[in-house]
Amino acid sequence: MRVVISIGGSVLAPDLDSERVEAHASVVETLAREGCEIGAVVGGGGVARDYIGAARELGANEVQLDQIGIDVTRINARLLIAALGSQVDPKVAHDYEDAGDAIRRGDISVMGGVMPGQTTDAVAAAFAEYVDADLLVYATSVDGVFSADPKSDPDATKFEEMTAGELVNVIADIEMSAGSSAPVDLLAAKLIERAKMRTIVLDGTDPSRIEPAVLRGEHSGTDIIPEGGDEPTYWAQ
Ligand SMILES: Nc1ncnc2c1ncn2[C@@H]1O[C@H](COP(=O)(O)OP(=O)(O)O)[C@@H](O)[C@H]1O
Ligand SMILES: O=c1ccn([C@@H]2O[C@H](COP(=O)(O)OP(=O)(O)O)[C@@H](O)[C@H]2O)c(=O)[nH]1
Repeated sequence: MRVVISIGGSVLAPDLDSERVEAHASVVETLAREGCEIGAVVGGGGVARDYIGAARELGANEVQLDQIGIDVTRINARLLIAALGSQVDPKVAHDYEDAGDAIRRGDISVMGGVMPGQTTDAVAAAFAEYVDADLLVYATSVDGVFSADPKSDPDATKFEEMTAGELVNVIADIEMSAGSSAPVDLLAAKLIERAKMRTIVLDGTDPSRIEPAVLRGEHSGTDIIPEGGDEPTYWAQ
C-alpha cells in the first residue's frame, strides 16, 4: 500500500520540540515496517507564520511571503528526515519526480513546499496523485472537516464522510493568503476530486492516531469518499 501523509506544521512544529518530531517519525517508521510505501509532506507551522508575519510588516508581497513559507517547510522537512532512520531519502524532494524516484527506490520521501500560491496540502495531493497512492492522509490540528471553522463557530458540525465535491464547496469559502488556516486548501480539494483519491482528514496532534487510520481505516476524523473511485481496501485486511 502506498500512502502520502501530510503532516501539518501545526502538528509537527507548532514550536521546536524534538520529541514531537520523533513521535511523528516513529509512526512513519512503523507504517514502513508494516510494508507501506510512504511519502510525507511537512508544513511550516508557527515558525513559518512568525516569519511570514514579520516579512509582511516589512512590506514583502504575497509571493515573497509564500517563498519564506516554503523555506520554513523545507527546514521542517529536514527535521523529520533527521528523525527518520536510514530508510529515508536524505534529500528534501523539491519536485514530484524526485519524490517519486525515491519511493520507487524503496525510500521514504519527504517534501515541503514547492511553489507560491498554495500550501503543502496541495503538494500532498499532487504527490499522492503522481505516485498513484492508495491513500492520502491529512494529519492536521482539527479532527476532520467541519461545516464551519470549529475554533470560531461553536455550532460547526463535523462531516464523518463527504464527497470531494462537497469538500471543495466547504473549502471555497475560506480565505487564502500566505499563512492562512484551513484543514486542506482549495487546490488540494480540487486535486483530490480530480484524482478520485481516497483521503482522510484527522487530528494528528497525537501522531499515534495515524497508524490505525492507515492500516485499518479506524479514525474519528473525516473520510473523503471518491465519487466513482474504488472501494477502500485496508492493508491489514
Ligand atoms: N471548515 C473547517 N473545518 C475544519 N477546520 C477548519 C475549517 N475552517 C477553518 N478551519 C481551521 O483550519 C485549521 C487547520 O489548519 P492548520 O492549523 O493550518 O493546520 P495545518 O498545520 O495542518 O495546515 C484549524 O485551526 C481550524 O480551526
Ligand atoms: O507549496 C507551497 C507550500 C507552502 N507555501 C507557503 O508556506 C506556508 C506554510 O505552509 P503550510 O500552510 O502548508 O504550513 P502549515 O499550515 O501546515 O503550517 C503557506 O501558508 C504558504 O504561504 C507555498 O507558498 N507553497
